[in-house]
Formats: sequence, C-alpha cells, structure tokens
Amino acid sequence: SDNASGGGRSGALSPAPLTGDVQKIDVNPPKGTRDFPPEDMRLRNWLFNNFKEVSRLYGFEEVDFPVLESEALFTRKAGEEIKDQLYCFEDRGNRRVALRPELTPSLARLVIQKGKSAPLPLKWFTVGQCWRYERMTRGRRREHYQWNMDIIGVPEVMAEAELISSIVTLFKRIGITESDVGFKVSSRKVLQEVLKCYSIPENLFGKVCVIIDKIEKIPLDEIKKELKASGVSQEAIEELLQVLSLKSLTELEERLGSSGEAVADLKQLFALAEKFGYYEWLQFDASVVRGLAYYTGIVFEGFDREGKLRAICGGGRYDRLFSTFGADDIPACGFGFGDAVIVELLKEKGLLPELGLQIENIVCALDVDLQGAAATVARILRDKGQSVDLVLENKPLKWVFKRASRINAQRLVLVGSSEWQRGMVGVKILSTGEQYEVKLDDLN
Ligand SMILES: OCc1cccc(Br)n1
Repeated sequence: SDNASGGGRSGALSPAPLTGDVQKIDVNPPKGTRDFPPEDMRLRNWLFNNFKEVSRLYGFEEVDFPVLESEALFTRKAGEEIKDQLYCFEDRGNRRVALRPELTPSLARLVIQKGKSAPLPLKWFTVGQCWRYERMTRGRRREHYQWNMDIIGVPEVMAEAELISSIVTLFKRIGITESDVGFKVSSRKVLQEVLKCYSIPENLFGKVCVIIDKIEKIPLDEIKKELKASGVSQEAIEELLQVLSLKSLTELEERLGSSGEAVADLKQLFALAEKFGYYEWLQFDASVVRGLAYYTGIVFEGFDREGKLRAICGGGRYDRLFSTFGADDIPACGFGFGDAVIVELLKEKGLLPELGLQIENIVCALDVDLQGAAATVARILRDKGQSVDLVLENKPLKWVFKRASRINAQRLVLVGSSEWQRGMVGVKILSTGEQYEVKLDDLN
C-alpha cells in the first residue's frame, strides 16, 4: 500500500485521529438485504435488461410505483404469509405505511387512479424491489426484485397464454429450455366448483386457497385442521384433497364434468399453448393454487424439473382484486418473476454469463503538466462515444498498466510532451502490444 500509515487500503488517506465517540459502523447491509457491487450489478443488469427486452417484444409499457405504500393496500384478511411478514410502520405523520411485499396492488391502485384516461386493455410491466419482514431464524432474504407483467381488461384465456409465452421467451433468451423447467398449471375455478357443491361461502374462497397452497409445506393434518377451523366441512375437505391430486385434464373432466369453466379454460389454455409453441413446457397439476388470496382463475408457476429449487415465477388471473379497493372489477392477470431463484438455476445449469468490465480507453498524461492535455484527449474520445478511464493522479507507468489490466481496457492512450508538441499521442493496443503514434484528429 502506498499511503503514509502503511496497511489499510492503497490510496486511502492516513487515518484521522479517532476521537472517543466515533464508533466503527457495520459495513454490511441490513439483515436479509444485499449490496450489488459492480460484478453483481452487471449480472443484475444483464437479467433485468432481458426482462425489459422481452417486455418490449410483447408490446408492454413500463410503469413504476413507490416502494412505500399505504399499509391498507396489503391488509387482506386471508391469512396470507405475505401479510404476516409485512414490513410496516407508522410514519411521522401517524400514517400506517408498508414497504411493498408485491407489486400487483400498486398496479391496481394506479389503474384505478388513471380510470378512463388509461383505455383498456392495459399491458404494463415493472421491475421492482419487494420486501418482507421475516424473522431471521430461517436466514432468508428480506428483499428481492420482481419482474411483473400484467394484462388488464382482457377476460379471455388468451391473456394468460400471452403471459406464459413471454416467460418462455425470457427463459429461451437466457439459455433455459423445456428440459430444465416447466409450468404447473391449474385453475382456482377447480376449487370453486368443488366448494360450490358444499355451499362454502364465497368470502372463504381466498382463505381456503391460501391454506391449500401450503399443502407441500406443512403436514396434511395441519392443512385439514386449518380448513376445518375455517368452516370447511370434513366431507368437503376430503373431496378437495382428492381433486387436488388429479394430474390430468382428462381426470379433471371425469371428476367435474365438461360443462364447468375450469375445464373449459384449461382446455383453451393448452390448445393455445400448442399455437404459441410452448405446449411441451406445460403440465396440468390440480395442486397448484399459489399463495395470494386474490387469484380467481388460471394459476401457474415455473418450476425446475430437478425439483431442487423453489418456484422460479408464478402468476394467474385476478378478476376480483379491483372491487377489494372499492372500484368496479376489471378482469386482469399477471405474474411475478423473482431475481433470486433464476440465478440459482443458471448457476446449477452453468449458464451464468461472463460479464467482464470492458473499457475502450485508458488515457494517461506522462507528466503532471500534461494532465489538462489528457483531459482534452478524454473529451475528444468521449464525444465520439468511446468509454475512457482517465488517470486522474500522477502515477508511474507500472501502476497505469496494472490498472489498465484490471479494468480490462482495450487500449492505452499516452499523452507525452514531445508527441503533444507535434499534435500526436501514443497508442498501445493492450491485447497485441502493438504501439504507434497518431494525430489527435485521427484518434477514433
Ligand atoms: O416472494 C415473497 C417475497 C416477498 C418480498 C420479499 C421476498 Br425476499 N420474498
């Protein structure tokens, strides 16, 4: 290290005299949260740029909302985990607010706010950070970024088919194929049709779905106990659990008959999947209900076929969300695609992209009187759209070459006194070692 006191970071100032009251801060981010240093930020930008490019290909418009929302947006009474883990507090104006745990309620709020000024159908997307306050006993993350795509105002199953198509397109763009992942697809209308036969009140529907979504996470006896406590009869519970084990549309049709909407919707979706070209990616699985109370129809989730990871993405139809905010209902469907499981999958598959830093030029004055000249050279190159790392200090060439290698610069532009007098600069192509002089005007 070349700083006066030795030790510590190279280039750091010699430490200020520590007064008694200065505490060393914890340089780690808050529990459950992440920093994105340059290498991680390059991977995140690569992933998010793929999200945004697919959204553009599908004609979706980007929207955004505050990460902080009124708590009331998320206080649904259906026993959802997302509500139990709400990152909420009272602000200085005594308002109950929350860090958003998901993006759909914000989207619905904005759609209602825009009213007729946003003619239907709307195809909106966003990539946003979502939060949950989970006790760190499980050491899970408290924040993640989600890509959301939503189609508002289309009641037909074509909307769900289009959304799944966009996710297939994303997977293909990053090298994931149907041999790596698939989509489990079902419809909450399956549950609705079963519950209707047992005259379960409508307002219980969301809660029953949330309980059933835990079927692979908690013991079956616990599921039955929670269903019973919610007012579902023993007979209805038995019937529900049998229907949930169905693994083919044929079995479902035999069970529910062919006249119901659940079978019709799912048949339509599989037929469209054929046309969209992703039939092989789908499988019917009656046990898929998803954990958000507001889904009302088709639901789907992307899963890794090796079964090592949590769901990669998930979504579905939510035709009754708007009325829970006091507005007229609007048919809608959408999905969320998180930024964590997909990276775990890419690691598993050896598909993480190589994303080294790439700078075109490193520009350096050979003596301190030429710093201004070096700045001029940097400006000329930047005006031509070239990236330049301008050496800002008076450093020995050995240091410059070391930095050039670290930042993966393509070429070194040296501003030396005799060359500058002749309107020239020195250039060294760092990959080949080729070296030459060039007139400043011809530098490009
Ligand atoms: O997918 C549930 C969820 C919501 C917010 C933050 C995180 Br991490 N996970």
